[in-house]
Amino acid sequence: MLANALRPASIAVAAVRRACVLTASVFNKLVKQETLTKDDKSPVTVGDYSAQAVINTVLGRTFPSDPIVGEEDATDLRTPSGTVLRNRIVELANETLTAELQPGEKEEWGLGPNHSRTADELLDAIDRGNYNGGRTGRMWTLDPIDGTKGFLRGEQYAVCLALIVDSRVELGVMGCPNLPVNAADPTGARGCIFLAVRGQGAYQLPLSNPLAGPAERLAIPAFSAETLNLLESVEKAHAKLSFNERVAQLLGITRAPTRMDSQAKYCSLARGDGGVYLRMPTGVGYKEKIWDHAPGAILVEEAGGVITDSRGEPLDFGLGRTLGENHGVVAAGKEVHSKVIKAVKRAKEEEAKAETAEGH
Ligand SMILES: Nc1ncnc2c1ncn2[C@@H]1O[C@H](COP(=O)(O)O)[C@@H](OP(=O)(O)O)[C@H]1O
Ligand SMILES: [Mg+2]
Ligand SMILES: [Mg+2]
Ligand SMILES: [Mg+2]
Repeated sequence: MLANALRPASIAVAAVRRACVLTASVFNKLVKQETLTKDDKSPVTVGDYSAQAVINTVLGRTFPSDPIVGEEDATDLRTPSGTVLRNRIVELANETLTAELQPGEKEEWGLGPNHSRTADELLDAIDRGNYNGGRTGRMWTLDPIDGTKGFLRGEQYAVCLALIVDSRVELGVMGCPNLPVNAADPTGARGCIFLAVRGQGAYQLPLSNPLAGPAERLAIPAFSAETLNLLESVEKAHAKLSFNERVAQLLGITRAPTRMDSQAKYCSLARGDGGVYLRMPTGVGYKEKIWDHAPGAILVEEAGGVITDSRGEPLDFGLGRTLGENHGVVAAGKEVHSKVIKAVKRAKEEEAKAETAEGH
């Protein structure tokens, strides 16, 4: 199996799998005091913090000189009011790190019954994610729970990790505990890991046993106007869904969009559950974060697709923690992608015309 052959891939898959076990178990026990509201008003839970602690601990052990651009930081956990949350995170992270080794995992990765950490070590691990990113060098980017709102609703979320070298994503791993293994059987088994390695393909692995189980290679299938549909955010504040509706009309799409939280949308695109990922800025000045797109971007590319901003320009992962000025994101199979870019251009022109007519 590919993940086994490549050390960074196998370590990333193992770390993401453990974090998925943690978040899935937290969901069932989550109480109200275990969620904080960040300065930007978005939620963060014990799940987000402990998943970041687990993955950064593994990366710190296996790649000690690699910096990490992680979504969360431990500032709030170091204050007296953070004590209850902190203790819970330490307990959860240690439970996860010290669980028995699975086939393919190695003790030298800092996993297994002998590898309990102190509270300080775990808070420091969370803060290893404070790197600012940039144009050159090797770095990881981590979103310990992408789609925290979906996670809190019991819907889709993803544990997302990518390795970036000189601004290019080289490896992406996404764990989706609530995603059906087969979209055609939505009430069937759930839980998948997606892996993409630059030049080596995109794969779906079983969440229960990703390093030793079967790997299914993914390729975006061809779509017609009748079979095409959009994959879009659930949260209206994250993307301009009215714009999507017009683009769908221009493309002659008749199927309803699939709304789903998190980068599970990129996973769904890579295996052909939906044909277009479309995310347009809402106009509030929000900048997209690299951890929200890096793993998804390489998965789409390795499944044969194209990902750009809404003008058709490549996404730039070398600007720091964000993708810079927000021109949205468009991802799809090659042929569909160029059609979507044209439709987006036309919808933008219509919008500009309507605004001029309104005297804006
Ligand atoms: N105004 C905004 N525009 C675009 N994305 C936003 C946003 N506010 C928050 N987000 C991001 O949207 C992500 C979820 O994506 P989606 O809408 O595809 O489910 C969030 O990830 P987290 O849940 O990790 O914070 C958050 O980073
Ligand atoms: Mg968040
Ligand atoms: Mg996110
Ligand atoms: Mg997140």
